[in-house]
Amino acid sequence: MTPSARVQAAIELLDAIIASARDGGPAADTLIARYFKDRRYAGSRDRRAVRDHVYDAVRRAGEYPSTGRAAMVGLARERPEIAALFDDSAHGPAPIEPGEEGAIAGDVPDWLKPLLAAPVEQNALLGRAPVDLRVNRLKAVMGDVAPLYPDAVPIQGLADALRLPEGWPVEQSEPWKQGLVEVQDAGSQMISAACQAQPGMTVVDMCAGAGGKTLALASAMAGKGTLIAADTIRSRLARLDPRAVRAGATFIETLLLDQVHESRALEALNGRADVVLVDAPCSGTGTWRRNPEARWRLTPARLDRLVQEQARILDFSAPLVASGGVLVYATCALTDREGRDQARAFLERHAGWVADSIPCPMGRPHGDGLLLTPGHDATDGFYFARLRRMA
Ligand SMILES: C[S@@+](CC[C@H](N)C(=O)[O-])C[C@H]1O[C@@H](n2cnc3c(N)ncnc32)[C@H](O)[C@@H]1O
Repeated sequence: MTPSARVQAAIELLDAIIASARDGGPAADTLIARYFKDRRYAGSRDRRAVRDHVYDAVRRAGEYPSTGRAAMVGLARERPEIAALFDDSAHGPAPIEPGEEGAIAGDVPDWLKPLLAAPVEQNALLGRAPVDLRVNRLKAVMGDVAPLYPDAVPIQGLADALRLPEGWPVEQSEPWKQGLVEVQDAGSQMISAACQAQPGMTVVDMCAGAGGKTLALASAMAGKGTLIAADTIRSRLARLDPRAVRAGATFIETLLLDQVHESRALEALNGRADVVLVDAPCSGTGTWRRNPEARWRLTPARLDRLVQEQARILDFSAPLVASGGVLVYATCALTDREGRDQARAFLERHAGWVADSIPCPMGRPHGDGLLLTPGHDATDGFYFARLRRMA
């Protein structure tokens, strides 16, 4: 592909990403993978260049751009070498017209800025994320694994964590294939650690998805006890199965919940769980380093729906917690409505519950819990609180 054709390909992909953000379709990464599957003529350098153009344009555009071309024109206004490729050559884009619309630059959409927790460094939400590893204690210890990744550095405060540079291809490495390590952001690892799951406990991961945190809980439990991974989406839970096999965590039980009627399937667990983790569906404002187009997906109406759903999930999860047990509420969101205010509202709705202290070497106290941010902690952004049912 010529350099101009790569810019045109980026424009086409951006159009698809913009439409997908509007319609709730697949993520940018999936769309890029599909695009190149149908275009075998594109070599690895073409793919890398197109992908870089796409992500540079997405990262730059805080507000939802009108078209893929507007997103690229906005980028080209700051990058003369890209502007020069709008040259009308075969397969290249038409020249930029004087006064042509270019997407507005910014990190955070204007409507969302005042809703982010005050300590959040908004200019650090779109940085590049490193690759964090978690040693799977079911199969290895740090002393075995660290020498296998000489490029990795430890992460302070997390005994099982290692950090590799952005883009390091862990999934091609033997230790990953053998299940000795998992890829997991340090913030996620911190939340799993804050659950303080121990061997022999009964632990429910209520919004388990594909089981990122479930596997960390399994490692902390040394494979002993009861660990239930629940979710309402079958395909997400199905992705946990092969991961659990690779990690040697086959004691995990999965539980598919019926949305709206979740309590029916959970009745037998009432009052039995030492720990319930609610890693709730959220705006994902803490994960823009990985999914920068997620900020185009969020609307005020969607945020309202998420806040309501988080409260509902907390309310049907609370009865599962045994007397003296804890409910850990977590979101990878940085709005106060989803974090600080949600935890406070739970404590106000539920008599007999208190906020527990969180033994965490990272983050900053915020309301009844802790805030982790890319700018302060070099992790994805999270809010989490430990809520204890008094004995
Ligand atoms: C933030 S993701 C969880 C990520 C996962 N815990 C991890 O560490 O990889 C939120 C999950 O909540 C699930 N979910 C949404 N509504 C739910 C409900 N009512 N009950 C249980 N899970 C729900 C979603 O399907 C999604 O997988």
